[in-house]
Amino acid sequence: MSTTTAAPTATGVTAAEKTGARTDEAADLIGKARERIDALDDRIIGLIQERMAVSAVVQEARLTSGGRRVNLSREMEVLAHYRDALGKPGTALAMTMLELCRGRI
Ligand SMILES: C=C(O[C@@H]1C=C(C(=O)O)C=C[C@H]1O)C(=O)O
Repeated sequence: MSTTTAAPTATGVTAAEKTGARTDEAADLIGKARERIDALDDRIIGLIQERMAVSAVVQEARLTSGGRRVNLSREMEVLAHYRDALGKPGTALAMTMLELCRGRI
């Protein structure tokens, strides 16, 4: 196991400080994995924005037809879908996503 060199990066921060790792190997692995995480987060944010746009189309159509913005029975299905896939935290995630898509109720 090698230890990290203390040489700061271009930003003046050492790899150990940036990643919390104690070896160069671990700092390198963490740096690469974080790049993948950042790319995944960009995709997830893009998908959420796409979902918000599709949800807005549904809500507008329902409002224009004389209905209400919110449909609670459908929201229960969405919540159950996330809970089944991700467990209890999935429900909280879905509730946040529904708030993003239709605002607070
Ligand atoms: C998009 C709809 O409208 C609203 C938004 C929902 C959503 O973003 O998933 C779900 C139910 C409704 O409160 C829908 O009814 O499908």
